[in-house]
Amino acid sequence: REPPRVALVCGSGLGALAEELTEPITIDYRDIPHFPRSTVQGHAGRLVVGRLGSAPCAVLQGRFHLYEGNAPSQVVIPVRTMALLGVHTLVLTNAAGSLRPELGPGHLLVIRDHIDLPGLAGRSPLVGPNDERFGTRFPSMTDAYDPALRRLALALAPKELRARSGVYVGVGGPSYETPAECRYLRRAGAHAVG
Ligand SMILES: O=P(O)(O)O[C@@H]1C[C@H](O)[C@@H](CO)O1
Ligand SMILES: Nc1nc2[nH]cnc2c(=O)[nH]1
Repeated sequence: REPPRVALVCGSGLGALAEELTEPITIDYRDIPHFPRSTVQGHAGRLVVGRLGSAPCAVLQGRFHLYEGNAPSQVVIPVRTMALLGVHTLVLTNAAGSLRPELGPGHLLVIRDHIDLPGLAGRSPLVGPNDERFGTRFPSMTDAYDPALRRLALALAPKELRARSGVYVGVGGPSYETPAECRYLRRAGAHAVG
């Protein structure tokens, strides 16, 4: 069987994307060495490998969050597992909070850049000895999100999603943001928070 070259990580409520795969093989996260447990509702905690159209593809039904008590190094285990399998294209999806009135519920934000607040405060998964298999010690974060893939996403998104490009700010959670925090994050240039 051809190994997947494309992987999709499904956020809250988006796990049904895995049903689009043909010839699916499903593996519970519990059966994958070193994977943490999924504890969030709407995150099934399964890896489904199959084909999306003709492309061999992996769909991760659920991600791990810092607020579940995972260390940053545990949160990235699925992404690093995909890289070791030979995946070169990763699509991340999640449910996020809008910081802009023009971005209502049901809109799609294609992330062009991010502000990683835990990372800026020293809670980056890259802290510690560098594993060269996953990149260099000081990775450039210019175009962290591939410009060609972003253009494709914006061009192909169904009209009703009113897709636009924007900046995502990552926070620790699990509390949602206070109004003052939302004002602060909006002024920092973010369009959505999660
Ligand atoms: O990564 P997901 O889509 O789960 O993102 C957010 C964070 C929480 O899990 C949840 C909070 O509403 O959605
Ligand atoms: N932090 C955060 N995460 C979310 N996930 C879905 N909505 C939100 C939100 O408003 N804030």
